[in-house]
Amino acid sequence: MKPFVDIHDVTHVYARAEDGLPAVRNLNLKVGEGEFAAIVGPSGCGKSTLMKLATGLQFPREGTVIVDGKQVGAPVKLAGMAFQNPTMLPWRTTLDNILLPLEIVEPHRSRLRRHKAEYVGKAESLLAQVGLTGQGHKFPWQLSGGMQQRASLCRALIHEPKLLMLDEPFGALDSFTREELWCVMRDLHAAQKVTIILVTHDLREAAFLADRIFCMSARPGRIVAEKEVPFPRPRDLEITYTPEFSELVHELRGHIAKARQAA
Ligand SMILES: Nc1ncnc2c1ncn2[C@@H]1O[C@H](COP(=O)(O)OP(=O)(O)OP(=O)(O)O)[C@@H](O)[C@H]1O
Repeated sequence: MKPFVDIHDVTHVYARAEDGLPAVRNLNLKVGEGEFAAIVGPSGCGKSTLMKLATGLQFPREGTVIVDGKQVGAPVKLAGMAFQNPTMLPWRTTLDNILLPLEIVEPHRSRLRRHKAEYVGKAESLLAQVGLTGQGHKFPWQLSGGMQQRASLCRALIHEPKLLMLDEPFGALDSFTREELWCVMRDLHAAQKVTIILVTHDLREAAFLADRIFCMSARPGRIVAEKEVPFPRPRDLEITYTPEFSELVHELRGHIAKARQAA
């Protein structure tokens, strides 16, 4: 497998860490091109730090971070991101929020004005893929939390990123909406062939969505277990009720419990 994201022996200490303790230490992880990876671990273990390192928002004190064959030395332009809080700008329509990254990321920035119709078409096609056909003219505050999160996935994908980083994107949603969004995410991954790294506290979410799951230790975070998910795709929510699925979730839970005890 050719790694698309290769985090090699990384130790990172925040400049402002009061105790001087690293957030992550000897962190090693490889995610293949087009793979869907999930990162799970106890609270504060460095999952968000890992995301920041992979996207060039932080640089490691030791070790290397390679994305798409290049060492990360600046914010990674080929990445899209979505977080727990969709943070849409309330004065822009949903469609204009989705188009926002194009005003920043080249080559789209220079093309946007002349090719606006093409980009609007793309945004509308993404809205359709996440079940929001015809909702683009609404303001974010006219949408439910689940709809806003769907729109934020469109915004993360509008510039056709090769890497999509998802930090607890479904954490604030009720369990039915969350499961609906899992299916949206599953279908987007299948359609866009993008490499995805999902940080989550939800072990069922990781087991349903990912090809590969990494369990992190308590701070300073490192990978204590790596699990390939054996379920064939396309996956249906029904698999989450099978004994094999429960067994996998139980095994992951064991790794996290051990990591918490070690803290
Ligand atoms: N900017 C910062 N300056 C100093 N310390 C930080 C900074 N950001 C994070 N930390 C510390 O680094 C450690 C790892 O934080 P991080 O946010 O990566 O963990 P996490 O696993 O994402 O947490 P959670 O599961 O609670 O969201 C924590 O102890 C945190 O307090």
